[in-house]
Amino acid sequence: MTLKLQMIGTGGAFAKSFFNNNALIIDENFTLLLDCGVTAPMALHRLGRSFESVDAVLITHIHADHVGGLEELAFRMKMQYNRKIALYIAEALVMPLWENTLRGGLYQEGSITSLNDVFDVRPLQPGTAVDISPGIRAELIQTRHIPGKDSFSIYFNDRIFYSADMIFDPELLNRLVNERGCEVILHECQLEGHGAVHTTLEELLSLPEHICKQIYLMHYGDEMRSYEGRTDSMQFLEQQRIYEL
Ligand SMILES: O=c1ccn([C@@H]2O[C@@H]3COP(=O)(O)O[C@H]3[C@H]2O)c(=O)[nH]1
Ligand SMILES: [Zn+2]
Ligand SMILES: [Zn+2]
Repeated sequence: MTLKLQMIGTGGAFAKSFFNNNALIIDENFTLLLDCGVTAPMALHRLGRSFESVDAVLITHIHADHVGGLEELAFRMKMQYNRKIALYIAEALVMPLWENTLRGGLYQEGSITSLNDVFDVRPLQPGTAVDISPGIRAELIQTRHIPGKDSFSIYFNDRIFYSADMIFDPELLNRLVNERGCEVILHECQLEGHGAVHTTLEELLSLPEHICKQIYLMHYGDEMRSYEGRTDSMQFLEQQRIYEL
């Protein structure tokens, strides 16, 4: 099954030339929003879209560039569009997302007292794939990002790996490609500095050539243009462009 992907943004958390690294996965009659950061409402607007065209949202982890737009999404769905869309999220993140991120803004006595009042919450277990739509199947893979903060990458349709923010994990990438038939890797990438909580370009360049060929780079900083031509066979994902993967 091919996957139609449109990044609404490809920037790292503090990038100013690119929107937050959030994506649309577009099936025939279904649109999945993959992460919903602070810039997601504006990024969708730039595409001539709004949250009204979104049918479900999937969250990788709780950082503002991945969840900061959820309050607007929730309010618009409840107050403006009268819809409750599916929220796919690791079971371990359901409680923290409500208690630590959304409750402060969304809580309304009698009407919004839990995540279930604004979303159709679908808790996911890592390692168990679910069908989100006829053409979108997703399996969470827990990956390391920041100590004590759970974070989940996604394996789509048993062939496409979409990294959450993560530190370099060459064993996982080798295993996915060599044992699970992974054909495409969409990977976050820190171009400059040490990769304390992210994966550096240098680390990705150390992978075997047959794996590098599968990699598209995303979640990069404003310095991206000066790195064009310096990524060997890896390509930068471009925000707003539609990819058939
Ligand atoms: O130990 C830490 C924790 C955080 N940070 C920064 O905060 C950002 C949060 O969003 P992000 O995960 O996309 O990127 C992170 C980094 O830019 C960091 O550099 N070191
Ligand atoms: Zn991020
Ligand atoms: Zn993060």
